Amino acid sequence: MSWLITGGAGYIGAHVVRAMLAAGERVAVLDDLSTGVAERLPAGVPLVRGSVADGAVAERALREHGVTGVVHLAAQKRVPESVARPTLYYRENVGGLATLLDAMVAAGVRRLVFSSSAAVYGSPDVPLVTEETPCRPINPYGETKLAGEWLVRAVGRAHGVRSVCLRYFNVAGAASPELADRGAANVIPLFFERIEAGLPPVIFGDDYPTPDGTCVRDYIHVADLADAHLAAARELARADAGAPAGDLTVNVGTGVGVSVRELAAAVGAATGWSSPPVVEGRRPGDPARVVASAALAAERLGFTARRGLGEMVSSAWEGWLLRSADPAAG
Ligand SMILES: O=c1ccn([C@@H]2O[C@H](COP(=O)(O)OP(=O)(O)O[C@H]3O[C@H](CO)[C@@H](O)[C@H](O)[C@H]3O)[C@@H](O)[C@H]2O)c(=O)[nH]1
Repeated sequence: MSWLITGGAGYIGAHVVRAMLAAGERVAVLDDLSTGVAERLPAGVPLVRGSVADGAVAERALREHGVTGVVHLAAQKRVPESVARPTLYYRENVGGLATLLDAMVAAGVRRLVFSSSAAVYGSPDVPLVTEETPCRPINPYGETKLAGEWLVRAVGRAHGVRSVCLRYFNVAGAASPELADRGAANVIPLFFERIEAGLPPVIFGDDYPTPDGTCVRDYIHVADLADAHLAAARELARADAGAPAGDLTVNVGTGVGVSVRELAAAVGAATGWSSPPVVEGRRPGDPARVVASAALAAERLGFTARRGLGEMVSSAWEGWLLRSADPAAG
């Protein structure tokens, strides 16, 4: 098998590249380097600099590297930006995917791992989100990921492209400091930013119907998430060898809920910050609880996350310190 990783120079993509190489897969990367960083790629990994929205570039990359499967991560991923610029998100996340799928069909590539998101569920009012939980996205970002899943399945039916859609929950951490997320605006980097400025982390709301009143999420280490892509790629390879073909959509989380207060304590332990967080009002649009059922991923992909919250937070902190020491890199 030879895999093209779109967005392979990004935060998650670079971890997927490493996981696949470590497992002996051949990989090439297609990345326009708009947010990706070429230095994240290990030596020897071919990089095609271009966009998935450029069909000719995508098709050439598939043919030149003898690609037999695609892991598609290249996308826009900022929720607030998607609210402000919906056409950008639909064009890049849905239009770009359509162009890539056309290129795959033209080049005879019929295996796809698609990067989806728990954002497809919106505000699920259930203790554990299963893949049967209704999808009601509450922002354009989540809509484009759900539309992407539909498109992937429709092309699967029309052209025999087999797929696994991975719905990521809250991704955090780094396998090594230089692979840490540089542009994130998620809770962990926001906590680090405050601590670095000598200020306590801010908790958005402690009056939710949860055990300690703060929002509960399912944080998964990015290295575990990368292993889930490898498991999905292997599943597609198996399906091709005669096993039942799966158009499979699975949650990728840990199944463990962590409250913002618990997260703040873990950040305190990793950073040495000891004064208590401050509580402000709720942030609009935040669901009280979003925690994955990890059962289907275990059953169908043999995937279970192994790394804990402490490892996620301490590895993210090491990446943060590296960036702080070298602001030019950030
Ligand atoms: O300074 C902060 C920042 C965040 N939070 C809270 O921390 C939790 C997590 O927030 P955040 O890291 O922004 O993640 P989510 O809002 O859960 O969204 C993430 O997870 C979604 C999928 O599950 C993705 O779609 C989004 O892109 C991704 O940002 C939420 O309850 C926030 O209210 C705080 O209390 N203080």
